[in-house]
Amino acid sequence: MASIKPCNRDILSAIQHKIDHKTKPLGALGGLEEIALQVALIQQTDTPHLTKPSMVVFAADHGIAREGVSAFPQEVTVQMVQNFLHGGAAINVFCKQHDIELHIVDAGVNADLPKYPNLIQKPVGKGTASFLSGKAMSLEACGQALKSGEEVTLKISQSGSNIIGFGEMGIGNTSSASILTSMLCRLPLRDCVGKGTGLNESQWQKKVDVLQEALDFHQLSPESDSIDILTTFGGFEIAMMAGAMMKAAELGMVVLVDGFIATSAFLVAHALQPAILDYAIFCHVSEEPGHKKALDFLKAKPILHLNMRLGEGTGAAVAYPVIQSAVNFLNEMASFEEAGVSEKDEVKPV
Ligand SMILES: Cc1cc2ncn([C@H]3O[C@H](COP(=O)(O)O)[C@@H](O)[C@H]3O)c2cc1C
Ligand SMILES: O=C(O)c1cccnc1
Repeated sequence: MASIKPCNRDILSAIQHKIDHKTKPLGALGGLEEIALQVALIQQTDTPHLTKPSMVVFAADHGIAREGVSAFPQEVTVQMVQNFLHGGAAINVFCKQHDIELHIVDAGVNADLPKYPNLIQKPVGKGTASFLSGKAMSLEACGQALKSGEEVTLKISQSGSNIIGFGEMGIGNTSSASILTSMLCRLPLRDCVGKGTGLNESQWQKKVDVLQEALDFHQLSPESDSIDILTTFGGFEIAMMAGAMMKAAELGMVVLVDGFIATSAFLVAHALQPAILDYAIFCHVSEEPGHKKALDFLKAKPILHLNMRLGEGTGAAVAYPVIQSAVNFLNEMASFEEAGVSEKDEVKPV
């Protein structure tokens, strides 16, 4: 498994000095300053650059989808994968807009997909088992998913990308994310269950009941091994995303975390390798109530608050230009010295 080192902070004060001496009042670029500092620390330079931004959407099916926990049937997963491959989904639009290279990974959808140029085929199975009455996947399948995720990231990194976003598609996967969030953040289940693709109140209550039944059946606790929690309640795309995220951090890439489901994969990665936090930028806060709680647990400050609840990596793609702006001001904005004004004499507050 990947081994992630915390970012070396020896150059932190030099980067902070560079940020503080730009031609602006101290701290006036707010969150952009924090992002610039973080990217500079990840790349260990005061002139960071973003190269070949990439997005990986991991898709897989979920046995739990057959228990009435989603507003949509399982078949929508493969239909959306085809939509991604034909360029018609929201994530296609935003990646195209920002020149982000989009890769789709079959992590285990319930169909045989033909070859496509941007389809990476790494299926672990034809969907997980329902975790209502058994584990979602075997330990071997989980290991295979984690390893495949690492391979996907390694290949993308070798193509010259140093910033990578993670998204997903899998009908029923907010159910996995809810339980993972509840367990890994030690929160009551109800607080982590949302309406997913659009359940009404009674359907939401049924989702809570099904997930509680699964929790009661398995009798795991937050102290349980995180791999055990992942194999029991996870999905192939969630496990693969966790492996891919860990590898990205190990390689010193900037990791863009999308919404509720991507964050649940991040929680698994974080439980295994806490230093991954140094490499992660949390791109938005989803409407799913468990997402805000997971971000609070991680003490993460998301960039965007747009009430989105789609997944696919859309929040990460939409946030990308903000990160680019952070890097650009650090590289291109003049300092007081360069602008020929003395900070002390002329631009001090009166
Ligand atoms: C057309 C369509 C496109 C999507 N794109 C992402 N999701 C999102 O919704 C699903 C999770 O919600 P739940 O747990 O309620 O099934 C995931 O596939 C997620 O990526 C979609 C869902 C639908 C229906
Ligand atoms: O935030 C997400 O990732 C999300 C929310 C609802 C449905 N699908 C994904």
